[in-house]
Amino acid sequence: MNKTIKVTCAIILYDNEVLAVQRSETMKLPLKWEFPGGKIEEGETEVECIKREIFEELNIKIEIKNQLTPVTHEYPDFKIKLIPFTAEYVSGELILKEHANSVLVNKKKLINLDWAEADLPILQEYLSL
Ligand SMILES: Nc1nc2c([nH]c(=O)n2[C@@H]2O[C@H](COP(=O)(O)OP(=O)(O)OP(=O)(O)O)[C@@H](O)[C@H]2O)c(=O)[nH]1
Repeated sequence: MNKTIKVTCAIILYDNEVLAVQRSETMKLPLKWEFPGGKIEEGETEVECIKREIFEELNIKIEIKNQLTPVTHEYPDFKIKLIPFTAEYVSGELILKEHANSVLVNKKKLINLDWAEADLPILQEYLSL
């Protein structure tokens, strides 16, 4: 049984819209949409992790607002614990370093994207807030 990978992700609000990013063709879960984030490194807190990942992947700074409920999900070949945060854009020009695409979407339209499966419960919770 593989170890569970701990991953943080951020629901980033910018001008009342939410930032979603699309995984590239060469990543795991190719072309699926997700909330940006990544794996927790040793000795790092969850909040440190999400801020670092957002800066590394997108070149922007964010302010963390709240933590939502973590989701454990088993994909066919790996298992993750996805730890979501709500956040607001603070500064920086958005530059996609790893992803294929990004969109700013009205909250009500988020559900129309083809999401990574582990994100669906997070999306559901966020939409109910
Ligand atoms: N960042 C992020 N990763 C997610 C989300 N949902 C989800 O299932 N994942 C999975 O969590 C794993 C770890 O995220 P990561 O973004 O650091 O992974 P990575 O680039 O190192 O992926 P790789 O294994 O293709 O190199 C990925 O395999 C990704 O598929 C999400 O909303 N955000």
